[in-house]
Amino acid sequence: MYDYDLLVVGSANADLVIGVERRPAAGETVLGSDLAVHPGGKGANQAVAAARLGARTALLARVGDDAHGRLLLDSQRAAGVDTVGVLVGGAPTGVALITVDPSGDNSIVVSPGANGRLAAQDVRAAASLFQASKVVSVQLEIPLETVVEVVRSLADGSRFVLNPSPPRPLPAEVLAACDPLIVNEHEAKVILGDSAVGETPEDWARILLAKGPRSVVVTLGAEGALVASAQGVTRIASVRVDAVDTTGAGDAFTAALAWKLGTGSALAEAAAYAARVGAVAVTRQGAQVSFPTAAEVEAL
Ligand SMILES: Nc1ncnc2c1ncn2[C@@H]1O[C@H](COP(=O)(O)OP(=O)(O)OP(=O)(O)O)[C@@H](O)[C@H]1O
Repeated sequence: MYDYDLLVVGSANADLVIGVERRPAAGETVLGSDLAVHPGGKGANQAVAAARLGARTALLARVGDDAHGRLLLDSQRAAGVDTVGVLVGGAPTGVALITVDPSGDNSIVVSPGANGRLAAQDVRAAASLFQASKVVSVQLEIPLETVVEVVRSLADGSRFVLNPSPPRPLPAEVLAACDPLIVNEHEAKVILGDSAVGETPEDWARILLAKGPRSVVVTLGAEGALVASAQGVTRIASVRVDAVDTTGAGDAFTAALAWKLGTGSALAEAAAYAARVGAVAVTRQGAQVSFPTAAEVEAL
C-alpha cells in the first residue's frame, strides 16, 4: 500500500508579474502596473494540480527561508499537498520576473535560486518518500544530476513520469525510466537533437520511443495529444473550449496523467482525462488558480 498516489520532485518559484505598455530598451526605465505575486514553478504547479483532483500528493522541492518560500508552502498546503519533503534554505526562493505587454506576450527572466540547490543528496535523504509513492513526476527546472538520482531512488513497482521542460538532451538512464516521457513539439525537437525529427507528431513520438522510454506522450495544445507505446500510436482528441490563458496547462495535463496512471488507467484513457483537465485550465486566468477539481472536470 502506498501513502502517496503521486510524488512530484521539482521546482517552486514565485512568479512576479508586471504589466507594461512596452519593454524597456537597454539603459531605459519604464513604469508598469502594480506587482502581482503568484506561486508557480513546474513542480509546485503539478503538485497543486494533482492534489486539487484528489490525488494524495507530496512535493520534494527546495525554497528559500524568505517570504516567497512561505507563499509557496502556504499554497501547497492550501491545496492539500503534503509538504514534508519541501526543504527550506540554502539560497533565495526561485523567482520568475515576468513582464506582460498589451498583446499578452510574456518576457521572463528566471532566477533558479533554491531550485538549483535541490541536490542528489536531498533525494537520497527522502528515501522514505520514494518508498511510499506509486508514481513520481519530475520536470527539468532542477539539476540534471538530481533527476538521475530520482531515477535511481524509485521504489520497485513505482512509475516515473518526466516532462523535460526546459528541454535538454537526456542521459539514456533517464530516458529508459520514463513511462511516459511527456513532451510538446519544442521539447521533442530538443530531445531528439540531431536525430531525424520527421514531419508529424506521430513521427516525433515514434523516434522518441526508439530512444528508450517505455511510452511517450506528445501534447499538441488545442489539437489535443497523442500517446505512443509498444502497442502503437493513438491520437487523443482535445476538448473544444474558449481558451483565455494557457499558462500551466502542460503542468495540469502532466499531473492528471501521472495520477490516473497510478490508479490503474491505461495510457490512452489517462491522457484523455488529462486533456479534459488541461482544457478546463485554459478557460481560466493564471496557473495554479486555474486548476480544476475532479468535479469540475466531470462537469466539462
Ligand atoms: N486551447 C486548448 N483547448 C483545449 N485543450 C487545450 C488547449 N491548450 C491546451 N490544452 C490541453 O492541455 C494539454 C497541454 O497543453 P500544451 O500542449 O499547451 O502543453 P505545454 O506546451 O506543455 O504547455 P505549457 O504552456 O504549460 O508549457 C494539451 O495536450 C491539451 O490536451
